[in-house]
Amino acid sequence: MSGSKGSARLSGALLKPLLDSVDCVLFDCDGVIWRGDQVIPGAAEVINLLKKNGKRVFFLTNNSSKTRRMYAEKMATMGFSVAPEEVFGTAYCCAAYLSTVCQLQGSKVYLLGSAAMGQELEAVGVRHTGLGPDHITGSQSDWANVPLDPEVKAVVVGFDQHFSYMKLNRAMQYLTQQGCLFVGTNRDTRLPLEGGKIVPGTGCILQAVETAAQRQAQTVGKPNHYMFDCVASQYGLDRARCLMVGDRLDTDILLGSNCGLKTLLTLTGVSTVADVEAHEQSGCPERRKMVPDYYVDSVADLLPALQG
Ligand SMILES: C[C@H](OP(=O)(O)O)C(=O)O
Ligand SMILES: [Mg+2]
Repeated sequence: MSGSKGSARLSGALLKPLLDSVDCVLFDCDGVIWRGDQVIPGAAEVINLLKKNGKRVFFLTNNSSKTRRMYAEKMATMGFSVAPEEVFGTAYCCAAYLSTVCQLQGSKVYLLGSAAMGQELEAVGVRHTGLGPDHITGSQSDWANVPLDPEVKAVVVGFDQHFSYMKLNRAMQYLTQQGCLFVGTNRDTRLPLEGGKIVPGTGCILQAVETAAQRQAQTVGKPNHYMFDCVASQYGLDRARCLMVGDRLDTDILLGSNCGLKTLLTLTGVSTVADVEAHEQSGCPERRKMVPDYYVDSVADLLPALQG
């Protein structure tokens, strides 16, 4: 798999030149530094040593279930201290996008998502409705005539553990309203958990709403460059000296390609070496953008290059 156009498997000392060539490392979370609540062995040591070696470290997760502060608290329990401002999750980035790009400060949105998304929206002055369980009631004609809040200017879709037919229906009814915006956090179809387990990801919920509404959402998460732009604009990063470390080719590695970053795939999450080879041999320019510069079995493979 090596070669000028191919992805190279790196290990041990070979990773040192790569790390020496960057000032900043951007880590994906699910499938790279943890799976669910189980930290990937070596992840905390790698992150602490990178910082000790003067590298800037940020976290870019498509997961919308936690606020920046909640993520910083989770990371502290795993042995690495991170400031909330170093974490860019889609709950925070989606709120930033709605308030600045969509200019919805003071406005209200219909939120299919988590309490964390609600907190990040409130933090930037965007009001919301729809959080929590929403069980079916009435008949089909009642569903088609659900009362809609006239103040709602957008439908926002993230991971919602209370997703239901009634929520799908309400979102659809709002999205048939003239001028109603449609924003999603991310399109990840699977969430990697402990012990190699997986559960349906936000992408499944978003695709259901898009199918019902017959509209495409604007997504904020990776591979959309908006998340990187959030970090770069706040910290003045040189994209040529940034390394994106991720487990998904169609989100993390594609974000890196889209933004001109160096890319490193870890094989502890969703994508596999076979996936890389398929894209590499596809001859399709779009698929080739999902071929990482390098790959390792796990983030722990970076340790020897940092302990020198
Ligand atoms: C899997 C993804 O999280 P990430 O891998 O971007 O941390 C998500 O939660 O949809
Ligand atoms: Mg991931």
